[in-house]
Amino acid sequence: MAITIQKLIQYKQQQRPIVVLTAWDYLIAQLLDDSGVDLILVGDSMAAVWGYQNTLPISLEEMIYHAKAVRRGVKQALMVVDLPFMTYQESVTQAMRSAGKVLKETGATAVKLEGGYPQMIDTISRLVQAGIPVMGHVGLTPQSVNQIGLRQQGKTEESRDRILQEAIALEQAGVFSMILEHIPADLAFKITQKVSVPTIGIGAGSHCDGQVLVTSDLLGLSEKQPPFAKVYTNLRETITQAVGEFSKEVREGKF
Ligand SMILES: Nc1nc2c(c(=O)[nH]1)N[C@@H](CNc1ccc(C(=O)N[C@@H](CCC(=O)O)C(=O)O)cc1)CN2
Ligand SMILES: CC(C)(CO)C(=O)C(=O)O
Ligand SMILES: [Mg+2]
Repeated sequence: MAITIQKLIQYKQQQRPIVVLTAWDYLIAQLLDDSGVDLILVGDSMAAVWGYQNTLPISLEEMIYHAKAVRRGVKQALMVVDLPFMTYQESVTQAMRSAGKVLKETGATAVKLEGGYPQMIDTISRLVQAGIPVMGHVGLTPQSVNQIGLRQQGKTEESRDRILQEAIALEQAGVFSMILEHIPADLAFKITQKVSVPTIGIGAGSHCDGQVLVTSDLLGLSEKQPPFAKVYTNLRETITQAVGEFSKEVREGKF
């Protein structure tokens, strides 16, 4: 049975950890789905496969293009798509148009938006009222890289309190789940206890309701990855070796 938002919330109640990974194409999506991953995120971290240095340049059209390929590989998991930078921050109307376009054109179940400041809370609340499931994202929000860099957030008492309040506001706005990125483990734990919707951590300790990694990091395919990413295998090495062997055989006339 395919995973629903209701089921995901039940997982939190049952304290069953939620497995989340990113996918950017059909091949990976289908492998992740077959492996029983609960939620597949078409993240704007896909910027890396376009050779962009951060997530800011990715467009809504590029996200949709990849999300359509991912959709064909997803049969069981819940599929969520990141709204890219400047396709939802301007106004409720802009967010509504972008989210609507993503859901209509890709068949994804939900969208993810970064930020928990008052205007974003209002936007998310309006999307939810319109029937669009929203995943929140607080702590380190990579689309604000030019303002806050990529450092851990929630280091000062003031910042800790702000992130906690944002998480509570997100729950009240109606998100079905939220990402907690690059914050201290004890803060992530506090938020996880406080909100009734599942928290999915990345660089936020092991006490969240679920964990997410960028799949190319886990596979050792990324050019570079954040310090909190665990690399489970080294695909860069495997690929380089395989390509080297093929090249050698071709050049020696053995292939
Ligand atoms: N592939 C990959 N791309 C990503 C993410 C990921 O998960 N993996 N996640 C998002 C970016 N998040 C981060 C978070 C932290 C860092 C990082 O490297 N932080 C250093 C500081 C770096 C700095 O200050 O310049 C630290 O020590 O905290 C990089 C990307 C989007 N893109
Ligand atoms: C996985 C996560 C949360 C990392 O920022 C994400 O949003 C992405 O991959 O784009
Ligand atoms: Mg993202």
